[in-house]
Amino acid sequence: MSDLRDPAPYDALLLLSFGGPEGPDDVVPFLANVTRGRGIPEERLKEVGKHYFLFGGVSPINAQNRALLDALRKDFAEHGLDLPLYWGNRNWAPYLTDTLREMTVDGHRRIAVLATSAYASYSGCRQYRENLAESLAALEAEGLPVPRVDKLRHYFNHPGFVRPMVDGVLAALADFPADVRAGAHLAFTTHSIPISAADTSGPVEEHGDGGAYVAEHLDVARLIVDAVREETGVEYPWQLVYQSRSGAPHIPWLEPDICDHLETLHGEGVPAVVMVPIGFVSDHMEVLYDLDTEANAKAAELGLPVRRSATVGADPRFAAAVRELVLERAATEQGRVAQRCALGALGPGHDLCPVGCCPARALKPAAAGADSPYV
Ligand SMILES: CC1=C(CCC(=O)O)c2cc3nc(cc4[nH]c(cc5[nH]c(cc1n2)c(C)c5CCC(=O)O)c(CCC(=O)O)c4C)C(CCC(=O)O)=C3C
Ligand SMILES: [Fe+2]
Repeated sequence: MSDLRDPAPYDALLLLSFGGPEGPDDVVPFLANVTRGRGIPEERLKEVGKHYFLFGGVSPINAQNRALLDALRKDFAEHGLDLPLYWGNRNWAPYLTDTLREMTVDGHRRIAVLATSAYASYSGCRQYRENLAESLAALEAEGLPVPRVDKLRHYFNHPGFVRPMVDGVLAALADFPADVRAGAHLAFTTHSIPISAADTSGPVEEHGDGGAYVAEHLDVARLIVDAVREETGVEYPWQLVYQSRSGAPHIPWLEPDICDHLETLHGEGVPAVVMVPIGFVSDHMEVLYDLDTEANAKAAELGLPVRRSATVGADPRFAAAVRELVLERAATEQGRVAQRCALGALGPGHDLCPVGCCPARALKPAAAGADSPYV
């Protein structure tokens, strides 16, 4: 009988993130890495570069990941979970391939992977799996042993992800004067993606228009609205809206945009809005620029009071959720029945992405799924 804190078969945990620039000289090479072969218009890149330069060329994402690593180390130590932690990024140093090489050289062969993306979709899931496969292929080409990597399931509906956001919304609401607060709306925001990518982000028969991507965000929004009602006795009106659109204008992406939504609400006489960035695990540049800078300026122009609620970041409840996800998956791999914690209507998601899940335009090998070339 194995210990409930036994992470076997896993011998390490990899925090896999997007990566971001750490200074002005990093910005253009970072954007070149992100957009390699992705057909993002030149004007959009110049525009996005400006967002980074406004903050000294520093993305907030790396500091957020360092803080999360600290929170994870603390939580694991407190709970007697002995599992080495590593960090690698898809688009900036520390690069995923370098980290996986280091892990392999350190003797790790069975690696659990936590991606800093909570929802389904090509951009939020398969693209991470493709990058894992690319890095494993690089190790193989170097003659190194190829470790097995298992991506932990999506955690958008895990209480350790949802509850910190509920507290954030309560704090943002409390920041309005009572008379203004009474009529406030909640605007849940996430990254816009092409509608075609949303529709194929999970089995369409299961989720309808917008696919798993939209269904999962709606589930989280409802959970937060319900929890806020339980706490305050008020059911605040709400809507799921989008931000950070890129790509060619003739290709349809998910709408409405947060700024257009603020204008609509203002036109309807809504006195205040809390922007709730449920699509982002921590304070990414999309949160600092697209919400705190751009949407705030829009609201100021309209004379509409707005607040932005906190992202989950390094909240200790999220760190605990990560521990639970590792131990849950370890138990499953050990052949035991695992408790798979999830709130809302959708329930816990799959451990292994099914064949053809959240497809890319061009077929590339992707690790950690039923169609992985590496087992
Ligand atoms: C769903 C989603 C997430 C959430 C899930 C997750 O977190 O993974 C996310 C996260 C992020 N996206 C980020 C940055 C960028 N994303 C871009 C482009 C794109 N993102 C897309 C989607 C997503 N993106 C899509 C459909 C595109 C267009 C084409 C493509 O490439 O598929 C571009 C190119 C320029 C532009 O178009 O804006 C940049 C610079 C950063 C780092 C921010 C920082 O520095 O803090 C983070 C965390
Ligand atoms: Fe993105």
